Amino acid sequence: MTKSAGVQISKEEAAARDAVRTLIRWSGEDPDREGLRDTPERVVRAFLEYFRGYEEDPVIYLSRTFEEVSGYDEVVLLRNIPFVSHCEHHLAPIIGKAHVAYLPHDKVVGISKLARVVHAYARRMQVQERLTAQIGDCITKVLEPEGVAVVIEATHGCMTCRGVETPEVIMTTSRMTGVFREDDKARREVLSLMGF
Ligand SMILES: Nc1nc2c(ncn2[C@@H]2O[C@H](COP(=O)(O)OP(=O)(O)OP(=O)(O)O)[C@@H](O)[C@H]2O)c(=O)[nH]1
Ligand SMILES: [Zn+2]
Repeated sequence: MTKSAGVQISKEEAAARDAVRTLIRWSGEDPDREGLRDTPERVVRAFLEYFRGYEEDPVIYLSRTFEEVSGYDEVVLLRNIPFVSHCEHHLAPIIGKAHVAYLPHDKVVGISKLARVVHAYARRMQVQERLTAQIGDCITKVLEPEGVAVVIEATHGCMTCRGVETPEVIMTTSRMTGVFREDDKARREVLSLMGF
C-alpha cells in the first residue's frame, strides 16, 4: 500500500496512475496543471469500468433457467443489445450492437441474462471475432439449445479516430451453432428476424 493525497491505495494502482501521468506528459501536456491533476486517478477508475468483465463469470448468468414455457420451441431473439468494448490492439472503443438468438431445447433463460453475457465479454480487451465467438459458445455450452446465432455490428475507434480514419465503417461478425450452422432455412429465418 502507498499513500496518495492522504488516501491509501495499492502499489499497483499507484503504478497505474503513474503510467497515465507519463502518457499525459509524453503527449505534450503538463500533468500538474489543475485540469489534469486528477486525471490519472479518473483514468484508472475508468479502466476498472471498461474492463470489469474480467471480474465476471458469464456462465453464472445463464445458470438460472425456466422450463415451464408451455412447450415454446421457436426462436428467442434479443435484438440491438448496445455494448461498448475495447480493441486489444489500440485500447480504442468498439461501439456496437449485438443480436443474440437461440432455439431452446428444454429450457429458456431470463432475457436480461443474454445482455449480461454480452456485456461481461465486451468489458474486456477484445477483437470483435473473439467477442462474437465467446458469446455464442458460452450460450451453447451452458443452455445446450438446438442452436445459437450471434451477430455483432460495430464501429472501431481505431479505424474512425486514427489510422485509416474511415468513419461510419461497420464491421459485422457472426457465430452460428447447431441448427443455425447446419440448416440454411433456420439460418435464413433467424437472420431475417434480426432484420438482415
Ligand atoms: N480482425 C480484427 N481486427 C481488428 C479489430 N480491432 C482492430 N483491428 C485491427 O487490428 C489491426 C492491427 O494492425 P497493426 O498493423 O498491428 O496496427 P496499426 O499499425 O496500428 O494498424 P492501422 O490501424 O492500420 O494503423 C488493424 O488493422 C486494426 O484495424 C478486431 O476486432 N478484429
Ligand atoms: Zn484497434
